[in-house]
Amino acid sequence: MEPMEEPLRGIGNLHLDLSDGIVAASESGEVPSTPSMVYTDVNVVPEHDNEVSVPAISSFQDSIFLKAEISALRAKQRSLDVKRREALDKILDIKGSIRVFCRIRNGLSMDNKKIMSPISTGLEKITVRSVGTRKEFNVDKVFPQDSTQEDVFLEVEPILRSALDGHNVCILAYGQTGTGKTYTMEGTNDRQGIVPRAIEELFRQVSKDKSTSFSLSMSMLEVYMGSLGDLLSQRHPSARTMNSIPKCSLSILTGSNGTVEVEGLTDVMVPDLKHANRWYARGRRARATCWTNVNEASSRSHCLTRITICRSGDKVEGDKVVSKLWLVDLGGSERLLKTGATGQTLDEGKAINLSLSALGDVIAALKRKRNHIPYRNSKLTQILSDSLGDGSKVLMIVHISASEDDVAETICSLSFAKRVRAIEANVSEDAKKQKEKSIAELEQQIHDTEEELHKVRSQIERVENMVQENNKLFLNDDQKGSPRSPLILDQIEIVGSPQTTKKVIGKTCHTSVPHFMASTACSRQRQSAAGEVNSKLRAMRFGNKSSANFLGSQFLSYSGPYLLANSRSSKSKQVTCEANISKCRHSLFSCNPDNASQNSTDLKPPNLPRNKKVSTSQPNFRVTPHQHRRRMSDLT
Ligand SMILES: Nc1ncnc2c1ncn2[C@@H]1O[C@H](COP(=O)(O)OP(=O)(O)OP(=O)(O)O)[C@@H](O)[C@H]1O
Repeated sequence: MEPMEEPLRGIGNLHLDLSDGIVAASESGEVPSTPSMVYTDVNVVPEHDNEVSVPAISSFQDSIFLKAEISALRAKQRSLDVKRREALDKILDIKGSIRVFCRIRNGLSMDNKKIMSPISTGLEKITVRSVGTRKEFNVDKVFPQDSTQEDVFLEVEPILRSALDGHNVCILAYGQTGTGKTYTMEGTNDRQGIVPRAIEELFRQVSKDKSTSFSLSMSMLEVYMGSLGDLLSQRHPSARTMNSIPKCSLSILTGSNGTVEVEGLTDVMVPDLKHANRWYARGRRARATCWTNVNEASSRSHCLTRITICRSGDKVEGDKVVSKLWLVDLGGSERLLKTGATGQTLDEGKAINLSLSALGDVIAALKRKRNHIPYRNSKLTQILSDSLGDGSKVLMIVHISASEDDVAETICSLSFAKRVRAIEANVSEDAKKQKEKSIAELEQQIHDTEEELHKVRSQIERVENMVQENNKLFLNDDQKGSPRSPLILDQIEIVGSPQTTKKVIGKTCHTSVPHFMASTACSRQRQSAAGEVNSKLRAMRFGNKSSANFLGSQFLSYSGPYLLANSRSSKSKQVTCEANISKCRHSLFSCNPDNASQNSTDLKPPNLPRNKKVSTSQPNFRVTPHQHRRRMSDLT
């Protein structure tokens, strides 16, 4: 017998079993309360219910399309990023992986008198006149006396991007005591140096790139008289006197693949710029300084700031990449006689000079591609060994004084620079021009790619906002505050290209229902009967948009894209579907304010056993979904 042809005597307490996506009703023999729940046949979805949910479906579809759009934009972003990285790598390769800049301290002597300078500069050339001789030195870039901190940082910036791209990077400030190494690296409060600017820039870049997740950590250490001190350790004496030199408690470990780690070195996670700045300020305070005749706040040690960048690519890129950015303020090279150093200060000066000489040997050996690189000659070179060699980018900023008094030290420092960049020194003019041309082209390519990247990022942001808006709309379309809409939307994951997704969407949202739900001749007859019943009951409905209708009938097709996109086996489909339905079953009662207000006498809280049979005066309503399906097949 057809269930819907019998006059409906009434549906009382509504009990649902959604375990198979079928909404049924029960009765207590009293007032009909939820007529929209009476569909015993999943094929019977009266027209008005479809109409009711059209805005919801549209919002839903929009969301899927928008997510597909985001997916495509992210793919584009990744390919642009790869293009940018490749161009940057090429530039750095052409320029050389070890580069030397020279910064000249402004023309003030220690007693602040203007002096005649023995130095004249070109863009990449420095000429030093001394006792009737004239010496020329080539570097990659000269920063004359009037250069600002910004000028210096602009040239340093590209190498930071290399660190974010996964290369180990080392930026070292070298030079005679008092020539401005600490000024260049740390700067002052109003003229920040490379380190604080680099930290800021890293966080800026990281926040721009939403398709990749970065985590940054920071360490600071000093190499003092051949010993290592942890500047971020709680135990480090921040106000140290000459007699309280910290004992070396750190040792250097080298892994089989050449990676270096300092055992026991404090490494703090820095989730944001504020944390990073706080830790950096703390490390700075701890750095050893004492008085010398030359510089009132002379650094008696090498200060190394390490930012470890952990880049985990998105689903496409896969593995994590860890890179290190070393920002090193080297101790001042000095002629010990001139500084008048004695005792402890003399020893400190000797230690600094020895390690600087070891650093020069290492870089020179790397430049000449020697088989043996003498990393082990000093603690400084041991620590930096995995960030100076193959695949790393090294930038040394040699600081010199413009003062006549310092000319001997200036020549020493520039000779060091010459040794470090020796191989690059004898390049023909033609080759130089060709290099410059290639660099200019690549820089233009990077510029264009970055502009495009910027556009893509803002497009992604816009579409993401639209998705959010759409989610809200979707919620409002159905029932404000219902938790199930976001539940359903969140399950949609665009796995393939937009084309693939459209296919999936087409299959599930527009045209098809699951095969077992396809209508038959009998079910179409029953549908018209159900339509009649429903129109009779419409008056008694407790809202225009029945969540039960939506959930019981349309939910299955809504879960379709998710199932199709993510589940390969029918078993997993079933599990997902059941899980969703059980959530919906809960939301159906607990979150439908209309239900609660209009049917408070009839509707009971949904403490239902999962397969509880529904009961109505209609024998046909007393079926579990399982029985119901069997009956359907009997009829067709
Ligand atoms: N380009 C510059 N413009 C203005 N002031 C500078 C500049 N370079 C250095 N100074 C100032 O000169 C003084 C010495 O500089 P700084 O301490 O940076 O030298 P240093 O090379 O680090 O010396 P040391 O090796 O002894 O630590 C500081 O007061 C610093 O502010």
